[in-house]
Amino acid sequence: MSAPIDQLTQRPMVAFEGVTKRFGGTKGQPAFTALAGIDYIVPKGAITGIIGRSGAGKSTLIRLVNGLELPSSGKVLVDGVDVGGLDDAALRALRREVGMIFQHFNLLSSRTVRDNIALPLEIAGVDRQTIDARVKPLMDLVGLADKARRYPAELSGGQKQRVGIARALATEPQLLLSDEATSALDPETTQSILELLKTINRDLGLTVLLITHEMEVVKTIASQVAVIDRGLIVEHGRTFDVFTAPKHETTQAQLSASIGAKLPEWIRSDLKSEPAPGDRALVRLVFFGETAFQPLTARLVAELGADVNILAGAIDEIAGEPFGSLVVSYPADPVTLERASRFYQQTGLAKEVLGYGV
Ligand SMILES: Nc1ncnc2c1ncn2[C@@H]1O[C@H](COP(=O)(O)OP(=O)(O)OP(=O)(O)O)[C@@H](O)[C@H]1O
Repeated sequence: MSAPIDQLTQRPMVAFEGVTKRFGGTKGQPAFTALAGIDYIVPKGAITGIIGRSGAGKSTLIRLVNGLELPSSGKVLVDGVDVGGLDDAALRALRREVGMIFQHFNLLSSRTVRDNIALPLEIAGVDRQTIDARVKPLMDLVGLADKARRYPAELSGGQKQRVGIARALATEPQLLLSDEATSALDPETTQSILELLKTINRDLGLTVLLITHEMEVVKTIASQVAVIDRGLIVEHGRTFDVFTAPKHETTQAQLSASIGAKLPEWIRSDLKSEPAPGDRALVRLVFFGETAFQPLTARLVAELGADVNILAGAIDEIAGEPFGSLVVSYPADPVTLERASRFYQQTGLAKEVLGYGV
């Protein structure tokens, strides 16, 4: 899939150009294709989320950005620089421009908070005075000014991740990579870390690229999203657009459980992908922008001339934009389905067929 026009007109922070990554293939073992041809642009200044199931290739993709992995073919450009073409010194310089935070924080247990944050600067050979001047505001930024002399074992998970974030920012990078950074945290702590990432993105103008299997994370902070499935990007765009009208079945499967109106499990588990005689269609309708202000549900009922049941509804928010979501059911006979399809076309109402059942 090639990048859409709107992405190409934005300044790219990272550009994946025909990137494949194969593992193995030695000693008679077949090679495993983890990335099967990625063309994707991560825009500068935005928070971009990459979502996908376990094993889809998320970690491999993000590790290509700071040269922890190299592509088997294709190119990864960071701010226009081809990562694959760098020598060791240039790679070290790139890694100062690209900070990274991890699910399990990766702090050094023998170093204090202050010294963990200072580490990348020590490695870069920065003098002690400059280090002190850099570390102090970072501890303030992440809310750990009073924990400078504490050790990681004395911190909560959220505080450890705050140290991880400050350490990643120490070299004043342009890009922050986040590898499941909130996956080990409880929901409340997750929210506070996401708030911090939002602040950093807004106030420092830092581009953030995060990978996660948590839809909530992307929904809360990412303005752009790409969905990866079996090594390919199968859908991408503005998070609001992708999440309110997911087109690919992987996106739909991942989202329907977590976004907008949720269906009770007993309904969900009985849904079929094709209607049988007497079945009803279960459809999620999404209201936003113009459609939010029109009495479309009443018109749908009138248009179908059939009984329409409302099964679930919710008001939700994606990357700060509100939308409403309603799950309805109606008979899945050909005449009603045809009328419904015409109605959706005429009104532009976003819908997702969840399945069929009784
Ligand atoms: N060094 C490696 N050698 C062989 N296979 C690998 C290697 N790294 C990753 N893979 C394989 O590539 C595929 C993609 O892995 P990757 O870690 O990128 O997925 P992921 O989407 O991040 O999954 P998860 O969410 O479970 O971390 C997996 O099938 C994995 O087993």
